[in-house]
Amino acid sequence: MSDILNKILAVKADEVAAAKKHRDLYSLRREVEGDSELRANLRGFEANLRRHIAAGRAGVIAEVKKASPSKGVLRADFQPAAIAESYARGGASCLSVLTDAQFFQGSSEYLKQARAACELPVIRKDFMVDLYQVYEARAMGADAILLIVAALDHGLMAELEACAQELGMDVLVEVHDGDELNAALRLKTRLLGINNRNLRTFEVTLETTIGLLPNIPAERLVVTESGILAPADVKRMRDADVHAFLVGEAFMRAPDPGTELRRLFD
Ligand SMILES: O=C(O)c1ccccc1NCC(=O)[C@H](O)[C@H](O)COP(=O)(O)O
Repeated sequence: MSDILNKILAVKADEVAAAKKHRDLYSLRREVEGDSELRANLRGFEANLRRHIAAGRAGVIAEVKKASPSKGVLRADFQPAAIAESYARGGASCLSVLTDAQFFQGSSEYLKQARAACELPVIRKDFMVDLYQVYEARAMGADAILLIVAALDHGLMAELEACAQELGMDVLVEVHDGDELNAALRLKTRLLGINNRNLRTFEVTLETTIGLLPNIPAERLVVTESGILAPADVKRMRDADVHAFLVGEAFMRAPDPGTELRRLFD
């Protein structure tokens, strides 16, 4: 798809190859599958989103993101634990933590710190290209992973989904257009992210979500991603029957992210 996505995916392939030299898949897998406490600690990512929505609220996945390729550094004073506490106070349903270092200045340590600071379920936000990263996600405590249709062929995507679900994690599958939507609907997961950001041009338009809605079966839970900046954006989506949101920039630029969450969603 985009240049930036291809660049990111090439780096991911290198990172996974390097990680496997340090520790092989078999050893990582044994640790994850043998750790009964890890499994008992799963927090239910999709369940928490649905619980909030069933109560008439928006389901908000609040992102912990220091920087991005399109916007550069969003938050210079970046303290994942304090941000997570603020999001929990502000009424978030779940957290999304960027673990990619090179393009988003993220880290697996940030995920651990954010998750330890609150009781919210957490998605590992990264670019998954290998089974190894799914086990890594669980080992660092993630309750869910992201699969980007534009980054994966169907066979691999289904394999990563099955692995995540066997480990007890939820899967958010992300699409940008109708073809990707058709591919996503072949998966089992009911969590369907529509990214309003065009990864080729970085242009953001909420029309992307609105335009795909007529083709989505009712049992799928649509999460609108990117470009939610104001209460009017939230209203527009809720009027269109979209009640789950993934928001990063608007919160990361605010002095207190949880207060900004309340301002956008209350
Ligand atoms: O944000 C980017 O620049 C970006 C570039 C390439 C691939 C993915 C990218 N963003 C990931 C996201 O999906 C957003 O972090 C997420 O949807 C939140 O968006 P926003 O509220 O606009 O920060």
